[in-house]
Amino acid sequence: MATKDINTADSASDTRTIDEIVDVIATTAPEIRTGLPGRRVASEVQNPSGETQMAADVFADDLLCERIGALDGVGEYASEERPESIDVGTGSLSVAVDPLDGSSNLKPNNTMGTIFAVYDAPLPANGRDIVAAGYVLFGPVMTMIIARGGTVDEYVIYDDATYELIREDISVPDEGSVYGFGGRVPNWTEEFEAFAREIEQDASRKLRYGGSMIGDVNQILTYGGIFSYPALESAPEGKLRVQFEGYPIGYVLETAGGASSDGEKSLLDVDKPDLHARTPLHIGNTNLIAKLESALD
Ligand SMILES: O=P(O)(O)OC[C@H]1O[C@](O)(COP(=O)(O)O)[C@@H](O)[C@@H]1O
Ligand SMILES: [Mg+2]
Ligand SMILES: [Mg+2]
Repeated sequence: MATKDINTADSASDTRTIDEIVDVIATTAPEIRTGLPGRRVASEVQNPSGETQMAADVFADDLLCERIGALDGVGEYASEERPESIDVGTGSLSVAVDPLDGSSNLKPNNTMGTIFAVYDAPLPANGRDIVAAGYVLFGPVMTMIIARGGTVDEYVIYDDATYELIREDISVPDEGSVYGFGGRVPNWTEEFEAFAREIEQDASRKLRYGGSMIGDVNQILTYGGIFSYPALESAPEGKLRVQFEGYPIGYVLETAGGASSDGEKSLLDVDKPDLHARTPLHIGNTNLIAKLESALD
């Protein structure tokens, strides 16, 4: 779990570019949301992870690629929906996006979101190269979480593409009260199942699981506790992707004073050279992640 200092932007021009990226993420969100009703259908195409893309995944990716790619300070753009990263200019920052996280929740009209990470290195980058990360949550209200400069803030995004800071310097509450674990239970490893059963026995916590990582993560940021998408017997690398999900969510949680892990170490220290590599993912209160790591040891 060993956490190190959180990396932050160190030049005025990078700071300005991060402002612009955040602005694109926020101002594009209402348009993505408005475009969803006609796009809750599967396309004919599989993404690089072998999952069938929804029309909405492609729509959101195209919008974000065009707008983030137009920023002077951005050099590379990559997303879960494209096989390779693309060169979009000469800027020094790279942006990796999960345009819609939890898009299988589109059909039943449940929570979903957009995740982004900004790296001051070429893609695929390392977790310690992140200089800002965050997400938009399409819930009953559109909210946006941004981790940068050592703090995590929350905004509300309005339909007219304006946004307002509502909570500053968020930290994961000490007394974690929720938990959620992904993957089919018969597919969990013996060690993870034993850990999950122990967590369930604690009367101070209740199950909250929505099937969209970003919604489940936001519950942890709000109430404290633990969320895992663990290694599975059939998928020892887990399901979630390092560059698009693991690093940004690890960065957000660690900036908020929580912890992240792949089962052994901080998500930010996962070292996998493939753009679409996967990782087991665990985030939450520091004491719970420490307990998890010793249970999986
Ligand atoms: O229903 P499953 O297969 O367990 O997967 C759920 C997980 O897969 C995801 O939907 C993967 O993300 P995408 O929707 O971006 O592919 C996570 O949000 C979620 O935690
Ligand atoms: Mg995702
Ligand atoms: Mg996605």
